[in-house]
Amino acid sequence: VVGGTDSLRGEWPWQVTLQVKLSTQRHLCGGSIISNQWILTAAHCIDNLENPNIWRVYADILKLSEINEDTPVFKVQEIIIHPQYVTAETGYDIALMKLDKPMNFTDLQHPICLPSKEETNIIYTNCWVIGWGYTKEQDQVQDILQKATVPLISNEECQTRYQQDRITDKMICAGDRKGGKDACKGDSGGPLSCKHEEIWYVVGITSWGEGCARPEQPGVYTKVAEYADWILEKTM
Ligand SMILES: COC(=O)c1cc(NC(=O)c2cccc(O)c2C)c2cc(C(=N)N)ccc2c1
Repeated sequence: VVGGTDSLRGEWPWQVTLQVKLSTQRHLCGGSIISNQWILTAAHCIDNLENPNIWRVYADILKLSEINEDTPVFKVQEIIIHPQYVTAETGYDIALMKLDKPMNFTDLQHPICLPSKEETNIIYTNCWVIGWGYTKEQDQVQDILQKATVPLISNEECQTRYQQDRITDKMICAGDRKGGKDACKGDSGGPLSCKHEEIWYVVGITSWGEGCARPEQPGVYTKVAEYADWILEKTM
């Protein structure tokens, strides 16, 4: 996250770190707890890493450095990538990970609500991008979970900022015109979390953007409400 600040422990109890264990283990992407056995993330996080056995999921983490061999970890039983996904920029950048065992919910690890597709006309005015990703374009994964508020912008305005790409109705954009606050590499798959009438919703999934936090180059997110049916079909 560019232009963010340190999160507090327990502030984002639905946020997970998705890590890959090959010769070493490292954070690759964020994700959101949406039920006791399912994590929502971005399909581009899984590019060339489709084997569920290499993935490790950690919840209730504030600092990545707190993870060690004794930290409770979930393995992944199944990965479902949207069948129409090709690249982040062309959309359908959404995937589901089924945990090997159901998670016990606590104050520090529990799900975020899915927006319903009927609610695509809600105006969200309190949205946050969260993650351990880069804080500038040439950077590295951060230790402490970062947070930043970002304003949602219209798809019409977003399309004017991205002449080379098609901003579809299944995408949602966020960022200040002057730049400065945005998601970045390593935040991918994490939630664009919006609080509406005292309830938090995963309105977007961090997907792509030209660089990070550049003026007039907003962040582009998968619009979760447009996939409510698909998510329910795959997870129920
Ligand atoms: C795997 O995820 C990404 O590659 C990747 C690359 C990006 N954009 C880049 O152009 C970029 C950023 C940092 C380093 C870098 O090499 C690039 C190409 C991303 C930009 C945003 C955003 N601005 N909301 C969010 C996620 C990104 C994930």
